[in-house]
Amino acid sequence: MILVTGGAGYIGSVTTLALKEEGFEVLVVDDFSKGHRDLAFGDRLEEGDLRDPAFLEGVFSRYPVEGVLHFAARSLVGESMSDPEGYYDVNLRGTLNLLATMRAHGVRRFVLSSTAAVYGDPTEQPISEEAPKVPTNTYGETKLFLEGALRRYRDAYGMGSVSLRYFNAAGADPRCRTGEHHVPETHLIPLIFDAIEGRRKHLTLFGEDYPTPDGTCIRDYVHVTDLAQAHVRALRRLLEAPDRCEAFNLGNGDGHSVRQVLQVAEKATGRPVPLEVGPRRSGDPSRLVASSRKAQEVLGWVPEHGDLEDIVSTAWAWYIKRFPAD
Ligand SMILES: NC(=O)c1ccc[n+]([C@@H]2O[C@H](COP(=O)([O-])OP(=O)(O)OC[C@H]3O[C@@H](n4cnc5c(N)ncnc54)[C@H](O)[C@@H]3O)[C@@H](O)[C@H]2O)c1
Ligand SMILES: O=c1ccn([C@@H]2O[C@H](COP(=O)(O)OP(=O)(O)O[C@H]3O[C@H](CO)[C@H](O)[C@H](O)[C@H]3O)[C@@H](O)[C@H]2O)c(=O)[nH]1
Repeated sequence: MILVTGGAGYIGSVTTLALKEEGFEVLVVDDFSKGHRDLAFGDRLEEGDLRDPAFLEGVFSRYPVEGVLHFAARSLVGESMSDPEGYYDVNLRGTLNLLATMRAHGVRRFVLSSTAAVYGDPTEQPISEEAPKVPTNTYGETKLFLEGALRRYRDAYGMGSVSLRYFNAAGADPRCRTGEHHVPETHLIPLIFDAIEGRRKHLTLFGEDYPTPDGTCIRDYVHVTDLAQAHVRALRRLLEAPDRCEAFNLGNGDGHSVRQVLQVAEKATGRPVPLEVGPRRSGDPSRLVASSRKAQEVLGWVPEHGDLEDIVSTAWAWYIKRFPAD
């Protein structure tokens, strides 16, 4: 049985479906602080908080867990600067509890949701795994700490792990069973849809004076279904050889500017996006594009939904299903 923490959230719910399609039995653990009950697709569900060691002990005593995919975290960059303690509490204390319970029960396979935020504002593009890691916010620092902790856990206790550094997760399950539903929403593509649907007055474009061809920030949008497939591959690799400790970037290797995303969204929806150009959002690097060569070579991972139109149109289909017009 595979334990998926945060399995009622965005990327965790898509990955749960992928694992089940591959024949794995899935146990979802979620405290529903951010997740949604109707998006928890595991064969079994345990509601609880990773910060509670007694809860975790009960879960690992009751289920034959072979490996853990760990999505549960707090992950809002701005909030991580105003409430660092909350981020240390969930991302560090919660994860260390989880690792301690795994150790106590001899579970030695762990996949961490890491992030491009571990690189901070990198000078090299596309970004390889070897690029300097200088996070510029508490959120990125917590994930970088956990990656380092996993190296120590491998050396000291034989815990095997894969850290997957996602760039901009986007899109939805092509069958529309799940997708992005963050509260509050801070990500570009669902915010564009909110503006199109009149749920907010306009989309604020955060700065058009960046050193990029059209002046807006460039990101590497990667389809959530492709991320889910990378998790299945990482898990299989650990099932074959549990003593590894590795990290992989996950992106398409293509950068798209905010203006380009807006254009694709207008085409996919057939609707104009009410827009206001605002100042830069503090802490936004001008360009984040992944080199995922290592994931391709080692995991055999090739994104199948890399096309931005595919990403945006699956996100739109999910959005209109999840949030029908009033
Ligand atoms: N969304 C992105 O673009 C992105 C990019 C890079 C990395 N990540 C990482 O991927 C992971 C998943 O992101 P997401 O966008 O699906 O987030 P999400 O908020 O949709 O899902 C997180 C889930 O974890 C649960 N959770 C949070 N704290 C918990 C706790 N203490 N105990 C039990 N459950 C708890 C929430 O209820 C939620 O269901 C996170 O670790 C995030 O840092 C996301
Ligand atoms: O209302 C908005 C929202 C976003 N943007 C722009 O759109 C781009 C994408 O922004 P997102 O907030 O969707 O994504 P980020 O690149 O800021 O964040 C991603 O990378 C972060 C780390 O760098 C975290 O991992 C986060 O979860 C992940 O989605 C950025 O250039 C941002 O400035 C706008 O112009 N207006």
